[in-house]
Amino acid sequence: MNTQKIGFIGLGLIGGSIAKAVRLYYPDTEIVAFDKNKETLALAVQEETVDIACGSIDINFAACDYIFLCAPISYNTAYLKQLKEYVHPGLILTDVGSVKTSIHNEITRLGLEDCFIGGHPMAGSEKSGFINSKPVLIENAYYILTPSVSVAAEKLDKYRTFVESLKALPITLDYKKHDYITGTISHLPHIIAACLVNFVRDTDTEDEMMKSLAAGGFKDITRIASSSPIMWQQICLKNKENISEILAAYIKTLQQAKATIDASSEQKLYHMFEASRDYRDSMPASSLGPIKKVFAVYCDIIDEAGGIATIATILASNNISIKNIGIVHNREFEEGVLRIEFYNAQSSDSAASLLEKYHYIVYER
Ligand SMILES: NC(=O)c1ccc[n+]([C@@H]2O[C@H](COP(=O)([O-])OP(=O)(O)OC[C@H]3O[C@@H](n4cnc5c(N)ncnc54)[C@H](O)[C@@H]3O)[C@@H](O)[C@H]2O)c1
Ligand SMILES: O=C(O)C(=O)C[C@]1(C(=O)O)C=C[C@@H](O)C=C1
Repeated sequence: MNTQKIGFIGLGLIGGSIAKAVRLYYPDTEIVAFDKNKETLALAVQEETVDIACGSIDINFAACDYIFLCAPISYNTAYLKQLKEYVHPGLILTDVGSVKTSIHNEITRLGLEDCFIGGHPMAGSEKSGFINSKPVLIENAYYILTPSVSVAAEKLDKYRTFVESLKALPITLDYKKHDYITGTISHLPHIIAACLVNFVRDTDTEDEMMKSLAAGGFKDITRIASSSPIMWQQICLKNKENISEILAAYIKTLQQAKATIDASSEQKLYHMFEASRDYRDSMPASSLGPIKKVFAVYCDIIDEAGGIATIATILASNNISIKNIGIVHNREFEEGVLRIEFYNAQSSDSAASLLEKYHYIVYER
């Protein structure tokens, strides 16, 4: 593809990851970026992800092939007016916001439908900022596209092809349907996680035993409670109607669960957990689906200084990138093992063979 120039407004976790993927797959692309954080821009230029760092939305955004709005949702919408003067017939204007109706409404108000295709990579992290961005973040993740009604079919095809070339999986949805679906599978879980963590904080014993003893189950379901407060504040404000309805229906489900427990209804209790297990297990296990597979190996490590560094060096010198590394203790590995997480199955398999070659005991899970 002959992409010449791409603009980014907001260069955090998502903007930074897309910019890095563009740099990886299209090294000659001219990348222009504006972020309110000057240190972010300086780092992005220093790392050669960005060619031109802008102090505002200025003339550097003229003649872009794509402009990606990647700031918190309400800023993306607010910047559209300023961007209008840099719109030209060939431009694909897009965003990465987690809610789509508000930006589509503003696009219609400003008469920008011909160039706007909303975007939303279904990938992310509880960590934010350019510092945590990586080109592989969107790899194998669904990338939802919500085209405006009057956008040309060729533009949508071009954008789909571009998303595919960045190794993500484009899928087209109506923007209202998008907000209803993400309200349930993304926004509701974040609200539940935040409320659950706050509930533990508020009801903990004086000696904070809940905080100390919280184990795998609690940590699995609350990882996302560490996400960016500004991002989630804005999502709740912008998808208010859907979230409110979904929460009301979910509260009913919780009340039913309470009634089943209060009634000591053995059969209903069994069915509740059986049904959830069966449905959860039927969800795609590979990363080609809404739930990303974790690629990890577990390895016995000699209890001596430098043990982890030795393993990290073996992997790095064989070009295997580590996503996460740490000692875990659980019922299966009471003594503790080193858990190493990778970005994909290939790295995980290569690492397992390599470590075995170096006589480490490796467990694949
Ligand atoms: N984090 C996720 O999991 C995730 C996933 C998909 C989509 N999104 C969407 O992506 C967007 C960005 O989220 P993120 O996770 O990258 O957040 P982030 O906090 O990592 O990055 C946001 C960036 O925008 C910059 N910024 C903030 N206000 C600005 C302003 N007024 N003008 C210019 N720059 C500004 C910040 O300095 C930061 O670099 C949001 O709209 C969010 O809904 C997030
Ligand atoms: O993996 C995570 O940490 C995320 O929360 C990612 C996640 C989600 O799945 O809810 C968060 C918000 C987005 O708009 C898209 C993806």
